[in-house]
Amino acid sequence: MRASQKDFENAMNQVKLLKKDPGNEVKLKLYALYKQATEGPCNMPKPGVFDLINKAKWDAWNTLGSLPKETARQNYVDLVSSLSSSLESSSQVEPGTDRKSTGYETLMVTSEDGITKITLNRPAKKNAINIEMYHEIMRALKAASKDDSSITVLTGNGDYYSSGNDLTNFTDIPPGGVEEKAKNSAILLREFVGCFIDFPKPLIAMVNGPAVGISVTILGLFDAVYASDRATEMLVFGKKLTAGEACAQGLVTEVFPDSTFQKEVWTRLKAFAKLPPNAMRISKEVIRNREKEKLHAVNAEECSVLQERWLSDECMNAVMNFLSRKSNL
Ligand SMILES: CCCCC/C=C/C(=O)SCCNC(=O)CCNC(=O)[C@H](O)C(C)(C)COP(=O)(O)OP(=O)(O)OC[C@H]1O[C@@H](n2cnc3c(N)ncnc32)[C@H](O)[C@@H]1OP(=O)(O)O
Repeated sequence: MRASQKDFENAMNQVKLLKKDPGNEVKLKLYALYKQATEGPCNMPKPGVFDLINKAKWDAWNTLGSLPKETARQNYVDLVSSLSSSLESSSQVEPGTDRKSTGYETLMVTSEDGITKITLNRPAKKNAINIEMYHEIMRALKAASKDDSSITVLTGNGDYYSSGNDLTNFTDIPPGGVEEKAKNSAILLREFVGCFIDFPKPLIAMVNGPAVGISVTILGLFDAVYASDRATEMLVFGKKLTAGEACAQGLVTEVFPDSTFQKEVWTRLKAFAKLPPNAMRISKEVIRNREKEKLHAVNAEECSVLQERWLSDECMNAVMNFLSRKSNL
C-alpha cells in the first residue's frame, strides 16, 4: 500500500522525535527524499565546490534522478520507520535477547544471538512478493545493516521459499497507464536488487521450499545459500532445477534433508554469528567492492530490458494466463 500524505507528514514529525542523531549520510538521504517527494527531480542550481553543505545536499537530491514523487514519499516513510525501529530497538532492548520487530505486514523479523532473521510471510500466496513486500524487505535489510546482529538470514514461512513477483502487481495500473507501471516497476526492482548488492553483512538464504523468478535470481547476491532437498528453483525455460542440481551449478552452497534442514542450518548460523563481526563485514566489503560497480551496471541494464519486456504481448499473455487459470477450471 502506497504511503499517504498523512503517513508522510507523520514521518516528518517522527524525524524530530528521533532519540539519536542518525548521522549525516542518513540526514542527507532524508533531505533528498523529502525534496524529491515534495518538489520532484532536483531543480536547484549546482552549488560551487567550496559550498560543501549545499553541494552535499545537491548531490544527494540529484542522485535520485527522476524517481517518482510517490516512490520518494514511500522511501522517506520507510527510512524514517526503520530509523525509529532500529534506534528504539538498539536503545530499549539489550543485545543478545530475543526481540521480534513488529511494524511489518508481509514479513516476520526477529533478532537473537546475533542473527537477524527476515521471514517472507505470505504463505497463502506462496510468499509471492507484492509491492508492499518489496518495500518491507528493503526496509528490513536497511534496519538489519544497522542493528547489533552479525549476520542476516532470509527464509520463507510455509511450504514455499517464494513464488517470486506477485503477478497481481501487474494489475494495479496507475493513471499514466502500463508504460508508467513498467517504469515504476523497473525503478522499484533496481532499488530492490541494489539493496542486496550493497548489503554490508554476511547474508544467508535458507531456501525452505520451491523458489521462483526474482527469489532465485537474487540468490547469487547472498554469501551462502542453504537449501532443503524439497527446494526447487525455476528459471530459464521454466525448467525446475532440484536443489541438488542448483548446488551442482553453484547457486546453492549446501543441501540438507528437509527433516534436518532447520537444525543443521541453525547450528551453522549460530556458530557463524559468534565469529568476529567486523572481520566478516570487512572481508565481505573487500570482496564485494571489486564487483559492486559491475553488479549495479548489470542490474540497471536488466531493469531497463525488463521495463520493455513487461509491455510485450508475451508477458501480458503469461500474466493473464496465470490470473485466469483457476477461472478456466
Ligand atoms: C517489481 C517487479 C519485479 C519483477 C521481477 C520478478 C519477476 C519474477 O519473479 S517472474 C516469476 C513470477 N512468479 C510466477 O510466475 C509463479 C506464479 N505461480 C505459480 O506458477 C504457482 O502458483 C506455483 C507453481 C508457484 C504454485 O502452484 P500451486 O502449488 O498450484 O499453488 P497455487 O497456484 O494454487 O497458489 C496458491 C495461491 O498463491 C497464489 N500465488 C502463487 N504464486 C503467485 C504469484 N507469483 N503471484 C500471485 N499469486 C500467486 C495463487 O494465485 C493462489 O492464490 P489463491 O488462488 O487465491 O489461493
